Amino acid sequence: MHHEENLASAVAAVHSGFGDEPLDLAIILGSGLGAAAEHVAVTGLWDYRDFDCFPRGAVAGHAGRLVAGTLHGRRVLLFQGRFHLYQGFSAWQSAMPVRLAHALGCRRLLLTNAVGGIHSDLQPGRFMFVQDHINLSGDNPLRGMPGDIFIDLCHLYRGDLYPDLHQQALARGMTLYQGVLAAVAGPSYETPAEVRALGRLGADAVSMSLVAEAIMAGYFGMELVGLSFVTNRAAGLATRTLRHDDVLAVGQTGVRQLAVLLELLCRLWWR
Ligand SMILES: O=P(O)(O)O[C@H]1O[C@H](CO)[C@@H](O)[C@H]1O
Ligand SMILES: Nc1nc2[nH]cnc2c(=O)[nH]1
Repeated sequence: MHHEENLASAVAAVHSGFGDEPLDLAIILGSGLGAAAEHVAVTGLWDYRDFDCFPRGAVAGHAGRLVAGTLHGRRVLLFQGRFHLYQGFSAWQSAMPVRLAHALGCRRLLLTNAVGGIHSDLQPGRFMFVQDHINLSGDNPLRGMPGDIFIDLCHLYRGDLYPDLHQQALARGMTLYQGVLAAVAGPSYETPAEVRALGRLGADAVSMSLVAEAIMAGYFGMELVGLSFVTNRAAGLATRTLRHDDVLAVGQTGVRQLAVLLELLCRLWWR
């Protein structure tokens, strides 16, 4: 059904602005984290509306732009903004940026997002390296895809990069936690009872994104790292009312740490 999309014109647009040598890394930037693109020596810039194959619609805090350039010697694509199920999109639609990155020959993907912390170590302002996920979104991006869709997800994330990344981040004054990310469809935040239940299921943090893109990356055999930035304690764990504006404001405070993690990751991944 929906696999008849036309990626060709988006691929041609990126090739004409950025050249057609293979890409090293694609990065999807979560809520409030878009400014991490400022660390890139920019060669090309496109509005998502320039790509016919992209879903239409934006969320506050997501610029809806694709930035191409070099970062620590690597050819990178940065997606400033993603597509969420709560915007009315399917998981397959929300994984569009991953299909474009793959069509451009990119073999490595870094996914970032804003999350609510459930584990007591995951206080606002901290990053979690995604070890594994629990997909409670009710959808899977491979529904209706061609080819081998019965993929094994046991080694979806490059967990082997964690020990060194953690050590090197510590040396730069940053503690990087490792944990399990749960994803729900949203857009309402959780109830306190849901957060208690998620904690018992083994979730350390909760989000409304990332897992569809991760599964699509697994389908293509791409190497994947997930970094979740804790913008708030999950519902019922703090007295503050949850607001997207606060998620964005706290998210922006993660940009500096993300820039450090990006630098370390670029070195570790290609050593
Ligand atoms: O996943 P990102 O886009 O980083 O943002 C997270 O923050 C928003 C809720 O405030 C939701 O979109 C949730 O998924
Ligand atoms: N589901 C969910 N997503 C978030 N994104 C940022 N904070 C949260 C949260 O508390 N819950």
